[in-house]
This record gives sequence, structure tokens and C-alpha cells, in this order.
Amino acid sequence: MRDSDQIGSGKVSASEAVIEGVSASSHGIGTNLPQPSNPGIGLTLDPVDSVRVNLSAAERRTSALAGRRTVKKDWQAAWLVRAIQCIDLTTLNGDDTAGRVRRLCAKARQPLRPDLQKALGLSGRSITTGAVCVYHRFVATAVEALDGSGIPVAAVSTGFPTGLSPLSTRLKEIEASVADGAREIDIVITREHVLTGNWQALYDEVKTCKQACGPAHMKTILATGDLQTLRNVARASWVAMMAGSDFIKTSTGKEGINATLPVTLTMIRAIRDYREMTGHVVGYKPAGGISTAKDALAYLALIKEELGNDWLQPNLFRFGASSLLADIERQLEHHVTGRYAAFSHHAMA
Ligand SMILES: O=C[C@H](O)COP(=O)(O)O
Repeated sequence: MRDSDQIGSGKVSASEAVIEGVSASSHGIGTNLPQPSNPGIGLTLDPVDSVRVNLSAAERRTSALAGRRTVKKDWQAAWLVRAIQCIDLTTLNGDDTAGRVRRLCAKARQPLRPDLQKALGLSGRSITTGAVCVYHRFVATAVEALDGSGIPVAAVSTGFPTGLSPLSTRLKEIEASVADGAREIDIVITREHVLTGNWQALYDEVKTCKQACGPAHMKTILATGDLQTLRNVARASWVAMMAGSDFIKTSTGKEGINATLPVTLTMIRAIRDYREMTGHVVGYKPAGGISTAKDALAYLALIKEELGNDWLQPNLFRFGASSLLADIERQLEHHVTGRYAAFSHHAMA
């Protein structure tokens, strides 16, 4: 990638690249784009049976990415600001409290320190994270804390992280989160359906969850670290999309292996092929263990190469991450001042 490679199309400055195609109204920057809704299709097993993934080719394709594709200076800053706009700022811990969630929401509203935002030429722009992601218990707290910001609340509401509670309980949890104001629901699938090749059961489960989501957008977590092979990842991606997922997401952050670039390549190629077959657009969310600006740049580069600029927007791409923002802010401070600050200088929840 050349220094001048851009997030958007057309010849624009680095700051403009950040906001290109995105209205900078007083609402959250990530909320002004229409969020595509995937109506799904009937279950058809042709793509599920025929898909093949070559593990070593996927590893080769992605291994050199971080080193080979370097964007520098202003362009790197623009990409990092775009990464911030695509973060689902997340807290999913057993010791979460309303206070922690409120602090997280304050950070989502103002993810960049005002002095850094000004130095980047983005004063007056509404730069926010893509969403805040919490357990059901904290949906109402987050909705209240984000009032007027336009930032959506995403809830993990289906027996997260294992998804092993009864389906009826999971559906009630989804409905309760939507009633409390969640505009996005991150569901988890029953891994057993993938591991036993029970595609009809997986399709029915995801489709039933989609109906329970009503107007909320649904992200389907495949828990790829539990699925044993990239072929299973590809097959589960297809079934989840056919059942109406608006996004497919890699991981809960709680599996032994979470988001990786080979898994990402597998899932985004399924997204590309699904669009070719159906015309429906599905978003992508890698989650779990993405904690450095360098990681974020590698993911953005892969998305740009495989899916194009349309997917480099918060309506079609999110990072599920709890600590990524701190490193990005640190790198942007270095870009502006030439110095690195300690992590503790960047307020996080
Ligand atoms: O969905 C988001 C993940 O749970 C966040 O994982 P992380 O804490 O490793 O960033």
C-alpha cells in the first residue's frame, strides 16, 4: 500500500478521508449511514457442501499483511480514526457495574481527546465509536448514558458466551434487550450444530433469533475458535447469512482462539460470494484479542483488498474490542506530538 492509499475513493486530504461518505451531523458518525438489512434466503446446501478452504493458502495470504501494507503519517492517522469509528466499545466482564458502563459510554461519545482531535484537523466533527457493547443487564444504563449521541447499544443476549441456555430463554433475552433500547443484538450460535453438520438446526436457530430481534440489527457470533476447521467457519458463515444475519462476527472474546486474519479471510470471502449469489450485503465483525493499532490496520487493509471501500464504514464493519481504543489513541498522540504517552494517560473505563 502506498502512503497515499485512501480509505475512501477520490482525491481527498487525510482528514477528509476519515469523513468521506459520512455525514458529520451532531449524531454519531457511525449512525448516519443506512444499515443494510439482510432478509436472508431459504436454506440451500449447495454452497455449504461445495465450499473448500485451503488453510496454508489462507495463512500465506494473510501472514505478510501487517508487514507489507504500511500506511504512513497522515494516511495512517486517517485509517486509525476510521478504526475508532468502527469499534464496538465493549465491556463483557463478570465484574461489570453501571458505573463502568457509564464511563465506557462517555468514552464512546468522545473517544479522542479534544486536543488530539483538533491537531488532526477534525475539530467540530462528531467522531464517536460505532457502538457500545454490553450484557443485557446494562442495556438500559448504556441507552440512557448515550442519549442524544446517536450511538447504538449492542447487547449480547443469547446466553452469551456459550449460547447453551434453552432457545426460549435466549429469545426472551433478545426481546428484553430490544425493549430496553438495544438497536443491535449479538447472538451466539450452538456450536454443536456446526460440529455435527446439522445445518437445518443452525439455520432455524439463527432465523428464529432474527425474528425475535425485530427492528434491531443482528450480528451472529460463530465462535470460530470452537469450530475446528476453516471449512466449518465458511459453512457456518453461509448458513448464518442465509438465515438473515446482518453481520457475521468471529468470536465472543472468551474462546481459546478469537479473531484471526485467516478466519477473517474465510468469512469475508463468504460475504463476498453470498452477495454475488443473492445481492444481499452482510457486515463483518472480528472480535476478541484485537488490541493494537497495528492489528487494526492489518484488518482494515484485508477488508479493503477483499471487499472494497464500501465495507470500511461502521455500517458494514466493526471491531469488537475492549482495549484497542487505548492503543490507537496512543499511536495518534505519537503522530501528533512525536512522543508516546503511558497507557494510563488515556482515560478508559
Ligand atoms: O466482542 C468483543 C469481545 O468480547 C472483546 O474482546 P477483547 O476484550 O479481547 O477485546
